[in-house]
Amino acid sequence: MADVPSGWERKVSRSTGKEYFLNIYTKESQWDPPTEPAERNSDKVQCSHLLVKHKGSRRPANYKGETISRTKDEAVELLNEYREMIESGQATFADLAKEHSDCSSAQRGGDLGPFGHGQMQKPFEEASFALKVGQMSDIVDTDSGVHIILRTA
Ligand SMILES: O=C(N[C@H](Cc1nc2ccccc2[nH]1)C(=O)O)c1cc2ccccc2s1
Repeated sequence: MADVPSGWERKVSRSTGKEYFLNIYTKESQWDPPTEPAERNSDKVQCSHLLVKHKGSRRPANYKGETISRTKDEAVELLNEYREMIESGQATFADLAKEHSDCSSAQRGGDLGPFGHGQMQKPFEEASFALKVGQMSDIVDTDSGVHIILRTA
């Protein structure tokens, strides 16, 4: 993060040497870099994703009501296979998301619609905003399971 939004100062903790952020007005401090307030930061991205849940997922069931019992390693292995099928042109992202995603967005080819900061789980948001339009992510880990993300807008 190059700079911090106005009203914040970047500091270094004397005890831990870790960087932290101090709000000049409230004197509140936080470890996480402050993001611009949503109203001033209207950045939005549109992404599709393919989610493979596993038994450690926050809700180990998919929108079809099937209980998920696969391990996380099995889920990662499946996702790597899907990634290869997409990269080789053997299948489209939307077709594989429709057929295999454990998220209810599967019914829309994985499309989540446009979203801004603070709407999705942090690892998913960070990966999505780091993608260029048309780019597919590496495997992204959230409490819901493991995902591959395609930025569409
Ligand atoms: O949270 C959702 N679905 C969860 C799984 C899930 N967890 C996610 C975490 C980050 C991004 C998308 C995610 N989808 C579920 O079905 O258990 C969403 C479904 C849909 C459908 C259409 C548009 C947005 C969303 S967000």
